[in-house]
Amino acid sequence: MTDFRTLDDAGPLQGKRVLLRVDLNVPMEGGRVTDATRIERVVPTIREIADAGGRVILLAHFGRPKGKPDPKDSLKPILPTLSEKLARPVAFGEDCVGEAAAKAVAALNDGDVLLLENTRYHAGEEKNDAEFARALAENGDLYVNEAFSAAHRAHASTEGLARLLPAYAGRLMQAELDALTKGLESPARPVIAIVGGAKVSTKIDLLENLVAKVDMLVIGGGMANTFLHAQGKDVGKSLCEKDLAETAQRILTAAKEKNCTIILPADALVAREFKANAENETVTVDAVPSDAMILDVGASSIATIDGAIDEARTLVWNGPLGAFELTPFDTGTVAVARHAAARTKAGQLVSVAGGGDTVAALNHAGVGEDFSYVSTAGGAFLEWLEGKELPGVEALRAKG
Ligand SMILES: Nc1ncnc2c1ncn2[C@@H]1O[C@H](COP(=O)(O)OP(=O)(O)OP(=O)(O)O)[C@@H](O)[C@H]1O
Ligand SMILES: O=C(O)[C@H](O)COP(=O)(O)O
Repeated sequence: MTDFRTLDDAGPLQGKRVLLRVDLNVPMEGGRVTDATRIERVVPTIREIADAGGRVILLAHFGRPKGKPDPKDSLKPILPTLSEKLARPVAFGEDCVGEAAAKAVAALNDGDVLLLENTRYHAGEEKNDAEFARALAENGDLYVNEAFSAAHRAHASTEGLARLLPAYAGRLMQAELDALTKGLESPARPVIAIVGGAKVSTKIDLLENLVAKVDMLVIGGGMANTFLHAQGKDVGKSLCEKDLAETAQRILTAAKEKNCTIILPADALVAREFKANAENETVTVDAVPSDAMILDVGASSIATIDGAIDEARTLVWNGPLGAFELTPFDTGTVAVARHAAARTKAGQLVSVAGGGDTVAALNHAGVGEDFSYVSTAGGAFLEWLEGKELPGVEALRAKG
């Protein structure tokens, strides 16, 4: 990544206020972090800056609070895990701009670490508003972007800021881009992609480009329901974006044109409640009861996906195949993850997976260490795979 300024180019950091954009959008349950991978992956950079005498000011988003404060999306509950993983105290600022932020920053000594509240509490963040970016910039002498997993968003803290301050790529940003380029620039074929998860509206469009890049595309999780609906199936009360049926049709047509085999679930585990151990049954996707929701792929679908993985030499995966946080709706994701891990360990497959919940799911399946590469990024990883320029990365080029 020679066209980037990195931390190596930042000069002495002693006494400098370093705005470090990280991705702390981690899986949480009951106010506790359930998978700390994204935190662990930025710890070395935070330590490096702090140990060099820099004052580390962490900027991050959490959830999608729609431009105003929402307590359920506060970053405060992440503080104990962040501090524990860093093995040093972390201060907290109740806002990322304005008086609260300025006060918290002014209280820092060299080597201290501060986390500012959710950048998405302000509408200017997602609009990449210049005034909001300037307000963020007021608290820093330089900017380091470590949030590869949010680099597909042209937001004030991921893009605008890089244009206002001397800007550098963090160690994780560098490592992610290097690893993905090395592993997937010219992948061994056939290539299979698995796309699941719940972020249907923000990810469905990118499938149109993806079908031109991969030989097989498994669509699972919440994403599959929109496609099943587009095929005229009743998905009952499942997570489904019915207004995206036309987009789904377009993707199915594009796949045919590009010779990409689409694999949709043929059967599903359905339940009437979204909770662990809810009463459930396996049905074919033609027979989903109208009062039930699809929460996982069924056994026959698992066998089909495993068979497709056996034919592939490269796997890319973002998005769990079911609501893996709730037993037994983790069955499909766990089975397929273990199968892919075994093929990888046997040297038959290069496997690259990414995404906040996807990484948590692999760890839950006990195979987080067995994939060829695990990225912190989900949507950003898929967009990188599509060949798109990522605004957060582009803004760093030749800056400094
Ligand atoms: N059938 C389903 N119904 C409802 N939720 C589902 C279903 N399948 C998967 N999910 C949910 O999808 C969520 C993960 O989706 P998401 O797209 O956020 O993946 P990710 O790996 O976190 O990617 P990113 O990093 O881009 O956010 C999980 O919380 C899981 O419970
Ligand atoms: O979890 C992610 O993929 C990133 O944090 C980006 O989140 P977003 O999809 O809400 O922009």
